[in-house]
Amino acid sequence: MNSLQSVLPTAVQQPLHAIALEVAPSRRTQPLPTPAELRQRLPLSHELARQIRAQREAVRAVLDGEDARLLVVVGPCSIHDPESALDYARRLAALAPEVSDQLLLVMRAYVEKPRTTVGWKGLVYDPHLDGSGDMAEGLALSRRLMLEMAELGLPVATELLQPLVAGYLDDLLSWAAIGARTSESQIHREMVSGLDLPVGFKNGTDGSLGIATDAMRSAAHAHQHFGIDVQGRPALVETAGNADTHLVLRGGHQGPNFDAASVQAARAGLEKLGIAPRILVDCSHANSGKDPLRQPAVLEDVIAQRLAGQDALRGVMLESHLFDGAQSLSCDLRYGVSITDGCLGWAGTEAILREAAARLRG
Ligand SMILES: O=C[C@H](O)[C@H](O)COP(=O)(O)O
Ligand SMILES: C=C(OP(=O)(O)O)C(=O)O
Repeated sequence: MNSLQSVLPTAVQQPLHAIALEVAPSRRTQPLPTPAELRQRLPLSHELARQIRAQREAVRAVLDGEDARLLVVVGPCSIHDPESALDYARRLAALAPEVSDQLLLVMRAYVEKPRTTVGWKGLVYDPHLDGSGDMAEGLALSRRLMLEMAELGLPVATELLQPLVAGYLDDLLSWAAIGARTSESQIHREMVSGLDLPVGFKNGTDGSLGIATDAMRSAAHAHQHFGIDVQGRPALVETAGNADTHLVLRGGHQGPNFDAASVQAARAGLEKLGIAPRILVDCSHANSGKDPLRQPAVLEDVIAQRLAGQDALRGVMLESHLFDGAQSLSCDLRYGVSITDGCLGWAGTEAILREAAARLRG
């Protein structure tokens, strides 16, 4: 049996010359577990499901302004080593109660990475970091890790990049992002319209807010789209629309957009479109000029704007790992250092979060 026959349902397992199936010579397929199989193997308990429902409500309340705290999505640019990610999560879980009167901390658990051209695409795609592309293991490892983070009491956030992957993980999430490279994609907007969790759309890499506001309007609508069901079968998916989307300012090719004038302009743009002004500032990426050590200054500015009355600012995102900086992917990796974008180390992160909470209290 050849590789194509092995993935076909029995009904179409006829000799290949008898059916009109064209297989591109540049494409091979291998079966993966279905979302239902993985969810059964790594189930979400009733208790954790209840916790995640409550955490989604808590995130919604902050985004809606019913809860005056600041949402903080914080964690590694990407997770490449489950051990250091859990080490980080334990530290974050220990800090959370200390600042919870002012900050709602959410663990950034990014397991898929959008690349400008090519590069390592994340734990889901290549968990062994060697190009072997063991995606079955990547899905299982990512789900296990998110379950463990949830068990620590942390709300979990990720970027949803490949819509097929969402079905394996979305029950574990309290917040998700659609990245700068995919906010304009109809397929991602359709996916978000069927997610029962708050989702931030980032502005484009060129700095344009229009694609994110269009995305919010599209995702708020009901859609019918192509997808798969939990059994992995092709399916017509009908979605109800997601009212819990918001704008994430991440800067663009022209520079940052976290300053007071840019935030006010973004707010006015949302209001003009009749969209509730809910804004998150990504302190990293083009807002920090990709220098992770500039994130504290961005956070400080956002806190100052909040204190000056800019109440459209509902949250921030920080790229942070155990240690400052980044390293290239090699066989001799330093523990707790990002292998994608540079991160602020834990010591600095903990200090600025405590300081932000103190300033907001004051
Ligand atoms: O956050 C991560 C990166 O900015 C994003 O994945 C793009 O990375 P790249 O430009 O290095 O491919
Ligand atoms: C890729 C990311 O961000 P952006 O889409 O803003 O580049 C990210 O947050 O990891």
